[in-house]
Amino acid sequence: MSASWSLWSAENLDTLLEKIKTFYNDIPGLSPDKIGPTVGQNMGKITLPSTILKFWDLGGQRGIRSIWHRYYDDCHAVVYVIDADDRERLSEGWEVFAPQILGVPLLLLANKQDSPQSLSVEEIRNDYEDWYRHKLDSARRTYGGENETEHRRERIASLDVMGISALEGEDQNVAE
Ligand SMILES: Nc1nc2c(ncn2[C@@H]2O[C@H](COP(=O)(O)OP(=O)(O)OP(=O)(O)O)[C@@H](O)[C@H]2O)c(=O)[nH]1
Ligand SMILES: [Mg+2]
Repeated sequence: MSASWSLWSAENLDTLLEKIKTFYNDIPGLSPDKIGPTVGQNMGKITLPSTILKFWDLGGQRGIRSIWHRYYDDCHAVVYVIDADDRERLSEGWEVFAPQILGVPLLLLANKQDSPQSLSVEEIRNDYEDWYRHKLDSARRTYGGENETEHRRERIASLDVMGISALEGEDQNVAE
């Protein structure tokens, strides 16, 4: 079986993907000092005993977000890497969660937990949930009546938030 995971990121994605390759593949991934900005997409393949995982790393810059929708239909899960050290850009990222991906599991990774001022798992979870509640409320006000259900699609798959450091490679602050 082969599962395709979309990895989307505003920041820090390649550092994480190369670290994952180092953990799981015979050939180690690139070290952080060899990683430059991604232009377009990057694919990482991890072979496990029972499955092959394909991670599609999609560039997070605004100008290239328009290609993301092409990946929605084929992905089995979304891992969204957040630069938890960048408070101002946090809610900018939530807009990417289009209705098409509400049916697949979502893992939010709060990266840069090695930095003392980084946002915690709780702060990130609350920000996402507040944003989502607000989005549902405003859809109810705008559409109401017959179209309401169409515009108020709720997440039906799991959501997890986890604190990590792609640089240091340790899992921290795992939350429900
Ligand atoms: N302190 C800290 N810095 C990190 C961590 N992960 C990534 N960085 C730094 O963040 C910067 C961006 O990391 P990348 O992995 O290239 O980010 P990206 O999402 O691939 O960026 P683009 O390819 O431009 O979209 C680099 O300078 C990394 O060293 C982390 O866990 N902690
Ligand atoms: Mg990159």
